[in-house]
Amino acid sequence: ARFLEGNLVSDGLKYGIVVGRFNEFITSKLLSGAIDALQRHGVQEDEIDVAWVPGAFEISLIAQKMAASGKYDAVITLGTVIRGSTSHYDIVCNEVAKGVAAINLKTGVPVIFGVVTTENIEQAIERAGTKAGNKGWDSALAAIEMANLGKQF
Ligand SMILES: O=c1[nH]c(NC[C@H](O)[C@H](O)[C@H](O)CO)c([N+](=O)[O-])c(=O)[nH]1
Repeated sequence: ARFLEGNLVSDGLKYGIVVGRFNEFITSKLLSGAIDALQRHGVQEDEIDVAWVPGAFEISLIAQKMAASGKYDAVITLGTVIRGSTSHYDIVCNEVAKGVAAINLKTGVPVIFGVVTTENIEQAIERAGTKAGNKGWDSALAAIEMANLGKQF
């Protein structure tokens, strides 16, 4: 059997990052974690574009524009939706997840879902560089792997 796998070496690959400003205390940490992961795997400064949007709901549109531009080998979406402070939590989360998933299939460009969705602020902090790691870092590694894997088909 032939096993196909994307490695974690980024050579000449370009990345777009869309990050929501809502809960910026958390999302800024996700962004720095993602950029750190990319750069420590060989990605150059000029191979990363970052776009800020007001909140998670706006992520899909800009992720779509980035993916459709053909300029990026992968797009990383970052945001934080906290149920405690979101009356329409399920709607926002579901729409963002559905929107991001659809862009993958529509454009063929890997678009990584790095939107933290938690019950409370504590859990969000845990996923932004404390005891549950950094979801931005994890999303960046998924982007490198998917960009490399995609080139094998
Ligand atoms: O990114 C978020 N956006 C949120 N709302 C804003 C939304 O993403 C849009 O920016 C807004 O509805 C304007 O379109 C949130 N809450 O409502 O709490 C949230 O927790 N996280």
